[in-house]
Amino acid sequence: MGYLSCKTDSSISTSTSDPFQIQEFTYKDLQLATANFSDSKLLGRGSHGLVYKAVLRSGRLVAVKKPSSNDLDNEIDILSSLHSPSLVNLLGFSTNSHGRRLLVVEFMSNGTLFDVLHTNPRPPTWPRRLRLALQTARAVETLHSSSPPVIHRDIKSANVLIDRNLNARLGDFGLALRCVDDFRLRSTPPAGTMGYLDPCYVTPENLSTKTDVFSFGILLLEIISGRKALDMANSPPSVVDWAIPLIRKGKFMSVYDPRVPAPRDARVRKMVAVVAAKCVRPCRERRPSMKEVARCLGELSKLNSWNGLSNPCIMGEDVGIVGTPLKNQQLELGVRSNLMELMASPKSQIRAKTTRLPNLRF
Ligand SMILES: Nc1ncnc2c1ncn2[C@@H]1O[C@H](COP(=O)(O)OP(=O)(O)OP(=O)(O)O)[C@@H](O)[C@H]1O
Repeated sequence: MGYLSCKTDSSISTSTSDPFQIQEFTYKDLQLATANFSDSKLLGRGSHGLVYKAVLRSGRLVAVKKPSSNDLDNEIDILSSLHSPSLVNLLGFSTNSHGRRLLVVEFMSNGTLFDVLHTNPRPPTWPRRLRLALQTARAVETLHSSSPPVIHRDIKSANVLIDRNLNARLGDFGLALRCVDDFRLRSTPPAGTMGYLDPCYVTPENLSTKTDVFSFGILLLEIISGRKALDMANSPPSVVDWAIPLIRKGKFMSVYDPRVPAPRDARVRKMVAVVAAKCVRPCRERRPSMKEVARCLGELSKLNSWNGLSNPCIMGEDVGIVGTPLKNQQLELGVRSNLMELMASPKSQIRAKTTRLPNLRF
């Protein structure tokens, strides 16, 4: 993994064993890159501080996170051990005169999944939603399958950013924790965002990868329905309280966003809703792992695209039936067998692992 030793004055780590490299910038570099943190370069503000668009001397566009009160050391520490095309990756850091770190991460040019779902005047089509859901599921799976596993703790549509190729990338690792049996894990109080928070997560010991699975389930319901996780204008305000009774009654069509055509294949409609419902199960041991969720969404995505050959909601026009029955049958069997596994999944391991990894060396 890419734990990096500190390099100074904009030099780049040259260790050949590192699959990715993190750069240390001078504060002046970042002042220059952001026109002295000018308002015109402001991309947004989060609970930790401000995010600026910046152009490095190399001409590369990046985003710079400047903290207000919280420090970003945890985010740097976690991100320096991860690198994946499904994440908003860390490129470097800097330290200001007060000793506070600034973060330099990949620039995402197409906003957030929250914008795509809730503010875009043209709501995304169903195939696009399924693709974004699958990419996000794979991103969370990447965290959970890293060694030691990383728990994001703040999975939500505002933390899924859309890159220039319109792919979803998981960002904002400010609350993330590594699953190592250490003081930080045992003493960090529960945190997250209202509407996405796992009700089982009430003390530090209750944290598990299934905490993220719950939040992902909420996100999946948000993607399916186009409703916000929590919206006081709705009754009930919480997407889970509204959707789960409908799914339980088998009223799958009612949970799909009425602004766009739902998947025409009733099996896809049902299975995606069922996957979301399983993720938000009150009993966390009965929730699927992110690996199972990603595999199911991947197979549903294949099934959806096969059906898409004859599906006007995907092609935008009726092109007739093209897919061969055999291929559809095989895919359906694949999906069914995985869903059976999902339903019958044994009690998954939910306790934090005790493996230790070296800390980031500055
Ligand atoms: N890598 C990035 N590329 C482009 N824009 C970004 C990037 N990271 C963040 N932003 C923008 O900055 C805004 C603030 O991001 P940030 O991660 O600080 O907070 P948040 O996730 O919106 O809120 P909170 O920190 O409260 O969870 C985002 O909503 C997004 O518009």
